[in-house]
Amino acid sequence: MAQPHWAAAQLAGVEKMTRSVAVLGGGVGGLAAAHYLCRLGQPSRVVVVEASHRLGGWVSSTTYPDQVVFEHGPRTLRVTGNAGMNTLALAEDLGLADQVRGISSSHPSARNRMLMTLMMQVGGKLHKLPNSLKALFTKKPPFSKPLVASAVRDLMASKVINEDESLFSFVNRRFGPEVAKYAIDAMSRGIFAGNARELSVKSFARRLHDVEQKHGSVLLGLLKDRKNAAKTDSNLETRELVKRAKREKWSVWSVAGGLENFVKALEKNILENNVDIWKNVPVKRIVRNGEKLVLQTDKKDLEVDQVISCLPSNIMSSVIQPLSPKLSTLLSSIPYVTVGIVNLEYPGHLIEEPGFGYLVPSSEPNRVLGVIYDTCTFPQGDRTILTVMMGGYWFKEYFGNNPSHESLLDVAVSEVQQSLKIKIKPKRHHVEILRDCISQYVVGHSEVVCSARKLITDLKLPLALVGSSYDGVGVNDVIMSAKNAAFMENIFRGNYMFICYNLASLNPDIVRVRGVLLGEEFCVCRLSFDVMTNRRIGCCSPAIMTSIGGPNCSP
Ligand SMILES: Cc1cc2nc3c(=O)[nH]c(=O)nc-3n(C[C@H](O)[C@H](O)[C@H](O)COP(=O)(O)OP(=O)(O)OC[C@H]3O[C@@H](n4cnc5c(N)ncnc54)[C@H](O)[C@@H]3O)c2cc1C
Ligand SMILES: C=CC1=C(C)c2cc3[nH]c(cc4nc(cc5[nH]c(cc1n2)c(C)c5CCC(=O)O)C(CCC(=O)O)=C4C)c(C)c3C=C
Repeated sequence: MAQPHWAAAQLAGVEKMTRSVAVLGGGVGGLAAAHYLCRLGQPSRVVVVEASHRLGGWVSSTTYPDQVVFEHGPRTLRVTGNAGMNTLALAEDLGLADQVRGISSSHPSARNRMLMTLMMQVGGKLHKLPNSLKALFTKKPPFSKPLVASAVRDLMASKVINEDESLFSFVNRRFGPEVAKYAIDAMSRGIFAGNARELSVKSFARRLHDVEQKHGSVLLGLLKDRKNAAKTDSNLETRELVKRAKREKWSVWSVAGGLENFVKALEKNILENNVDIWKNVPVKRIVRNGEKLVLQTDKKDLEVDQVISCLPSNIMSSVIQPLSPKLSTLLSSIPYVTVGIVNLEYPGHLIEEPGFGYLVPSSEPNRVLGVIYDTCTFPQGDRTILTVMMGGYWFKEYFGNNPSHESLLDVAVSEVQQSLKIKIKPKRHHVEILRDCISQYVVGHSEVVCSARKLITDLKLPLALVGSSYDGVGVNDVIMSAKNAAFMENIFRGNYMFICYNLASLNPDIVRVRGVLLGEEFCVCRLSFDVMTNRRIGCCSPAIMTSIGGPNCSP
């Protein structure tokens, strides 16, 4: 094997003593971190500390006595990519294979992701996003030209060298104003509930940014750079549920009875592995005691060797303040937005044009971000269930600080009256204001995250930052970041000598050999045996090191 260009070797003595790890936050990130800590090695003492009376964080479903389910947070998980396959493998490990419900790419929910535009010149009605090759060559409102014209524009547009820019400005430059105004603007609302003019292209679509910087054109760059696209992990591809998802061409999936059942299965699993779960215990502060960290709560203190924080960055910012005001300031710079959600139930099947739902571009005079047609994707008998989502980046501007639930319900009901012509009253509803529920990866986000992790390394804090504030807002990304942090904890436990290679100096094929760590798989990582030191050697790419806060932190 080629020599490492630089090496961060951590050769701790093989420690037999029980290490203690505190996982802060019992959202899906915290529960996944606890699961992988148990799964990837000899379990340390693991304590999950959760502020509220329940686990799951934003993953939250209500099941009524008649078995009707309302989802209040995430409802579907992506299948694609290593992170997507990893969550499917996790569901299988949790014994959920029979309860997983996949939606094939030919299902109307996967094909029809509509854009809502109320502009009179385009008819004030719902428009389907192009979902076939033919549609790309056809002029369809709200676009004034066939979308293929935007592809041609990308091939012609000159490259602009920059570190980062907004999603809107990137797409406007490369694909034209209509793709930015309708498609990208709406998509940003359907993932971040955010403003495409402020979100970072580098954090959201890093590969698109990178191929432009390298090749000048995005589409040409993607074509030329195919071999550098993230390789799928062949270990994950052999998992039964992943194979089923591929065979049946799933695009998204959920769990019977609601996504909260995924969280319940995780909770059961970690309890079986003797993880302590403290509920109703908000962590107030973290202080240092020698090499250890002490969590201070109103009830009791907890001294541990390692902390994996799965708290939202704005909360972690105040928890870490006494230990590092600088880290606290960095974390406080990541903004959050609030979303109002209203679940509505109607008798009968009322959706004329089935689909996943629709998104409203910010150029429309509408306080609603979009509407999800829940029962088109997962039917629940003879009823229609819709979720209307509103506010987000614009919450305060549209609703003030503290709108009443009745006012949000009124907005939701009149929205579906107008857009879907549903004139009857809902039979049942649920209104919630999800305060600061989604972090905004604004321009410069990756630098902030990198600086925060570099500071942790410089201060030699036994602390990892995990969760939706840092490396991706989707559930899959959160689970992957939890897995990476658990992997690192295993390394710190002294089981491995760890070497991080500079990708540039190695044949990528060597680096991309998948590794096996105690039967677990990591895509850009390998393990081998060092005969000199009689130890297993783990190595991984700087990308993994960056995502888990290693020393070679280059965004
Ligand atoms: C409306 C909405 C729709 C979404 N839709 C999708 C979707 O369709 N697909 C998808 O993949 N993702 C979706 N997401 C994103 C997904 O829900 C999140 O990425 C994920 O749930 C975040 O998990 P987490 O564990 O990082 O954070 P959280 O869920 O925020 O968990 C953090 C936990 O920390 C606890 N906590 C807070 N303060 C303290 C403290 N001081 N001490 C101890 N504990 C504390 C909280 O109570 C919480 O349980 C959606 C999000 C929202 C809001
Ligand atoms: C079509 C209507 C949609 C509305 C309204 C909507 C609201 C909404 N979504 C989030 C956060 C996320 N959504 C995610 C995935 C996702 N959302 C929609 C549609 C709507 N979302 C679709 C079709 C999908 C699946 C996309 C796919 O990959 O196939 C995700 C996960 C993204 C990921 O990386 O996997 C998040 C996060 C919020 C906060 C929100 C509120 C307005």
